[in-house]
Amino acid sequence: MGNSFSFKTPKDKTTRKVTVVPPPKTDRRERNSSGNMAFHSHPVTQDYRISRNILGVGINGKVVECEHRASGEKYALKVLRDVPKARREIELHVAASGHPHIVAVLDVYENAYNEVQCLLVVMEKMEGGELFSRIQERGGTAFTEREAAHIMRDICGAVAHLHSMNIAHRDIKPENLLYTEAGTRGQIKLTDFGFAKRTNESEPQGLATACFTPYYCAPEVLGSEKYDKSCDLWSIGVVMYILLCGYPPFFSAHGLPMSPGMKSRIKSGHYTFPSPEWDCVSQAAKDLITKLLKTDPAERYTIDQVMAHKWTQTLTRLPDTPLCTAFNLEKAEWPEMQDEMEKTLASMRVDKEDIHIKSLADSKNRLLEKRKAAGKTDH
Ligand SMILES: Nc1ncnc2c1ncn2[C@@H]1O[C@H](COP(=O)(O)OP(=O)(O)OP(=O)(O)O)[C@@H](O)[C@H]1O
Repeated sequence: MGNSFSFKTPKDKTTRKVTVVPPPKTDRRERNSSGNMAFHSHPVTQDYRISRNILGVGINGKVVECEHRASGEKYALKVLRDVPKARREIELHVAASGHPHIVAVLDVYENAYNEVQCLLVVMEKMEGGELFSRIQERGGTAFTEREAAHIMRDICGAVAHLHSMNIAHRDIKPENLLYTEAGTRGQIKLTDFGFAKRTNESEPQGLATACFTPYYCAPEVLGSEKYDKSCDLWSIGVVMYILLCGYPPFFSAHGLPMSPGMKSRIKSGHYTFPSPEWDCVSQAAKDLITKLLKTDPAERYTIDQVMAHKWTQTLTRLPDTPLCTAFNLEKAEWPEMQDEMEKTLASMRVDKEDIHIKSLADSKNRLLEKRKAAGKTDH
């Protein structure tokens, strides 16, 4: 069973036909009888030489370079504390791994360091950096709408794969879109399943999980209403918007991320296609963005509708007139914005396991205080 598609191994440029389940050929892990991942319990250092080269640092830990002892090939190693959230991240990343536009997981180890139980995830090493840094680094070479459409088709391909497996990523943002190779070659791939969630698992009734990154979150999340896959479609709309002009749709005029005004603009879905940067962009692109940035998730396009949309379908016929993206990205204070976004993210993130229901005795709610004082309790 499972979908068949072509993929390239990180180092091997030959395209092979593989099946999602059982796992792709890049995957060195063994599977147990039920097809689930089997983690190695022997030390990771037995198979990999760990380098001091830090590839990136995220809120959940660092990602370092490592070298496979047997083949000499370089990989990325993500170290996570062994907690249920990390297990969920790895389980969903492994399930999605094998798609050509999702960073491949090759091995998972459960090792203890200084008596702290850790999970170590060996992934293909993405050498080409983040999506927008790459566009920024192009120098004088023009970035065109046709190129933007190719990038979006790849990102949407990854999301279509996830959604077909009933997995919502919930953290699609430029920092999680990495290129395999530096320079102009290489493939874009989606990574970081830290907030991914199975959409077909039931949650306690009425519990909306607020878990998002500002700028890329759906308005209903800000209103802490329930959300699912449509959250990823909203993110896709924002990434597409930035790709075509070089700044986010709900841009704070003062460069301050998540100002109160911006929050309300996100909630009300208020954005425009300002002149001059949008003048040369096709009507089809604007139409698709409009369908993706709908405030009501019920009205928002699904990933299948995106794949069938005229803009996604007519890649080669789209205008190759230069866009203002690279120029505007140059001006944007990305590191500062990302930094601010991370802080906001940490303060706003609420997940199922973070919600603790207080007992009446511990409650500081004024209405309940009054009831307690009056000696009233509900039984
Ligand atoms: N496979 C990889 N190859 C190269 N670099 C990587 C790879 N995976 C992650 N990185 C780098 O490490 C950084 C952190 O990784 P990741 O986003 O997975 O961690 P996180 O703790 O979940 O982060 P976040 O704070 O974005 O939620 C990334 O932004 C990227 O720069």
